[in-house]
Amino acid sequence: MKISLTNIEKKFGHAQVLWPINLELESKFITILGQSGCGKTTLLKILAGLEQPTGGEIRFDETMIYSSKLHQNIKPNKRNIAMVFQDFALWPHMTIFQNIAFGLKGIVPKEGIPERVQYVMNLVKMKGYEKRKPGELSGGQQQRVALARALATNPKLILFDEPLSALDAVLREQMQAEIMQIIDELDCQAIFVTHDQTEAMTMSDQIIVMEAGRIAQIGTPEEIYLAPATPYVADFIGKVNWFEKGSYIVRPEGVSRIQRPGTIAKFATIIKSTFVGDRYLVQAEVEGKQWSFYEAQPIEHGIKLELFIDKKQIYQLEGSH
Ligand SMILES: Nc1ncnc2c1ncn2[C@@H]1O[C@H](COP(=O)(O)OP(=O)(O)OP(=O)(O)O)[C@@H](O)[C@H]1O
Repeated sequence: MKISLTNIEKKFGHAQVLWPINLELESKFITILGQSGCGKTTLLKILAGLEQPTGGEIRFDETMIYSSKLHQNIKPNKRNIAMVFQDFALWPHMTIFQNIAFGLKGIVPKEGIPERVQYVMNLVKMKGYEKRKPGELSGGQQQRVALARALATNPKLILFDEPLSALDAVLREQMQAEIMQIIDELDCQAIFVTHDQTEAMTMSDQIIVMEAGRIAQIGTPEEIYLAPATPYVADFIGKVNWFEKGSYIVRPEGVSRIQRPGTIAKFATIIKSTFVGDRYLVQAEVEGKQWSFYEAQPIEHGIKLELFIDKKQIYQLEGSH
């Protein structure tokens, strides 16, 4: 789906929180990155219809979702969007099943609800917990249920507002990988707000960097990293926790995604990496099938990795130490 924003702006009283924003978004996994208070949440809420812009237009493909001129404003529940927040609230007195089923009334025929709940509980690896109450689950498990609940309505777009910031580092990485997998599997798009640069670099197809209510840059992680548009972006991205040995994930289009060692990536899992002479030799499993080798070469600003399978170069990426 193409999400188009034309001159979307927002004032709270006299405070201009978003300056006219123009964006066309088509990528599957988009992150919005920026310092606290730069307007990330406000932009998400505007997309979801929970906050009304002061002016501008929003279209999803050719459908006008919001237009200040035409007085068009499609209601949140008709936008086919779901939101996952950090401080999601599950109903404490309802079972997990009821928590998810609740939002499906009127969307899924009654007899189809158990099957849908099963499907999403499977996706988030929470099968078997349907009869429990939220209080019986850990924070991470509750977060999975919140994700399942969002997925259950079969949205075209899922908006994540710092959903992982309350989790500890290990759980956070695990959830990052799982969310990426789930979004890859489902026919939907995601916009993910974070102020964690590494998280944005790791997860996104496209990154929007915001600064004080404006778009500072939009691009792939590689573009933003290699060619920051402004000193602010350079400084902000410079804080990324770049790579540890064996921490590369490679995608066919050459976009680098970086994860910590041991993390399972969709495209390549680093099994072992050793430094031999001036090169890293990296053994990797690619797309669950083949044993392969990387050769990594130090270059001016970092490392260049090339992955060969049967002597044919299939993936390449560059990155910093
Ligand atoms: N309902 C509101 N009324 C008045 N001001 C608001 C309101 N909501 C947000 N703001 C202000 O708008 C600005 C942007 O807030 P927003 O929550 O969108 O930022 P953010 O980038 O998501 O920040 P954080 O990373 O801290 O969540 C802030 O200065 C905030 O104080």
